[in-house]
Amino acid sequence: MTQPIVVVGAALVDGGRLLAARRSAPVELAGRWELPGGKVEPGESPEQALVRELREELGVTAEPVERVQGEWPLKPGHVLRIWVARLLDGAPEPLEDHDELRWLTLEEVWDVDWLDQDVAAVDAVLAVWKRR
Ligand SMILES: Nc1nc2c([nH]c(=O)n2[C@H]2C[C@H](O)[C@@H](COP(=O)(O)OP(=O)(O)OP(=O)(O)O)O2)c(=O)[nH]1
Repeated sequence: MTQPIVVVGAALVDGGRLLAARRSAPVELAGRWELPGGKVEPGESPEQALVRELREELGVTAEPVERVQGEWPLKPGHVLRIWVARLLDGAPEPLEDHDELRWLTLEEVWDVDWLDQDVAAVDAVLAVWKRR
């Protein structure tokens, strides 16, 4: 069986808030919210992919802190893995793939329309976030 393509997502937490990003494309995902990130490229570790994606998509320097245990199915052949990440430098801007960003407090986490496949993943992020 072929290995699934791993998509890494960042639970970027800063000042007690979690960053959510609204997708601008493709059309079937546009307008829905996700954790910023993207596909791991050949020869890259998931952590390296996460750092690269956050630089490309948001223009920030960040570091992975802790993996959120679990793996969530996306479209066929793709799975989502998540790391809690910490902002080291810069202020996130929606440079690529997104048209809006929101920093959500714990109470606000469900105020945005997460992608269906992200709901269980965000639940797992919340469990880690509350414990940290
Ligand atoms: N980054 C990210 N992608 C997600 C999430 N949930 C979800 O279904 N996806 C999907 C959307 C895309 O089909 C795929 C990730 O691809 P992408 O387009 O963000 O990644 P990429 O920048 O590496 O892609 P590419 O344009 O280079 O092909 O996973 C999520 O929480 N974060």
